[in-house]
Amino acid sequence: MAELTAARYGKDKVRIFRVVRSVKGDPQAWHDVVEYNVKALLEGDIAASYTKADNSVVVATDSIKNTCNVFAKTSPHVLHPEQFALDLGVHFVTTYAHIHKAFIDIEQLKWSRITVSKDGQPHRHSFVRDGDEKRLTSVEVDATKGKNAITAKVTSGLSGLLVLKSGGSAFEGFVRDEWTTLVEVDDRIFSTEVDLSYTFALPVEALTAAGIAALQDKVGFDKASESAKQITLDLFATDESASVQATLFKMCSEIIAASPSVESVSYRLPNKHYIPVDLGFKGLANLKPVDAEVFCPVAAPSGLITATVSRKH
Ligand SMILES: O=c1[nH]c(=O)c2[nH]c(=O)[nH]c2[nH]1
Repeated sequence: MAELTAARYGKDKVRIFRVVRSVKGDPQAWHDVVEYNVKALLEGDIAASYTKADNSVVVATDSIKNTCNVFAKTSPHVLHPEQFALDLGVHFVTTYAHIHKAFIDIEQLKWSRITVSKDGQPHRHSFVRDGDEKRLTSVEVDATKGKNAITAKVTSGLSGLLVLKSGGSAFEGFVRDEWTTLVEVDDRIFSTEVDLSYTFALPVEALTAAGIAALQDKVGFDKASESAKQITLDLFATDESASVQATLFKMCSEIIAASPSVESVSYRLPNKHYIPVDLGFKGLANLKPVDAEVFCPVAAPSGLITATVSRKH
C-alpha cells in the first residue's frame, strides 16, 4: 500500500519583464523596470489528480503562468516583489475554492538606472546589469483556516553578491590537533558569495487589495532590502574579521537592529579560499601573511558558514 502524503505543483521560471511608464505615449516619460523569475506553486484538494488521474481539480500550470503575466500587467505592486507575490498568492487561494495555499517565489534580476556622465543625470529609460546578485522573496499565502482568514509568511533576501576583502581578516585560535595543517594567520583574503534571507513579522492585516497596499508602509519591504544589503557590504568591508562566523553574527544583529519588522536573519557564506602561492623556488617570499601577494583562488572545496539569528523578545 502507498499513500500520497504531500503534493504541490505549479509553474517555475516564469520570466517576466515589466516597464512602468510615468506617462503613457510620452517619449519623455520616466520608466521603471523589473525583471523577475517567478515560481508559483499551489496546494489544496488536489490529491485526485495524482491518485485517480482526475484533472478536474487541476488549475493548469499554463493558466498559472498566464495569471503571473496578467498580474504583471495589472498589479499596482508589480515593482515591489513582496507585495506582487502576495497579490498573486491571494488571487490563487481566493479564486479556487479547493486551493488552500500558494507559494510564490520571486527572483529579481538587477537592472540599475544608468547615470549619463555628460550631465550626471539618471537616465529616464536606460539601465545596466551591474551585478549578478538577485533580490529574493518567498511568500506563502495560507487560506487553510478559511478564505476570510488568510495569513501569509514572507521571507526575503538576496543571493549571488560576490565580495572580497584583501585585508582586515584573521583566523587564529582554532582547534589544533593531529588533524590540523592550517596555519594561524592574522591577515588573509576573505571572499564570499552572500546568500542572505530574513523573515518578516507581518502585522495582522486583512490581505485585501488595501491591506496588501498598506504593508509597504507598515513593514517596509523595500527599505529592509536596501538596508540589509548595505549592512552586509558595510560590515563586510569594515569589520576586523576574526572569522566568517563572527562577521556573520554581527551582520545579522545589525539587520535585526535596523529593521523592526525583521524577525530573523540567516546567512549562508561560502569561504572562498585564496591560497598564497609558494614562490620559494625563485627565492621570492610569498607564504607568510606579510609577504603574501600572489594567491591561487580555489573554486573547491570552500568552507560553508551558516547561521540564523533571531530577534529576542
Ligand atoms: O573564518 C573561518 N572559519 C572557519 O571555520 C574556518 N575553517 C577554516 O579552515 N578556515 C576558516 N575560516
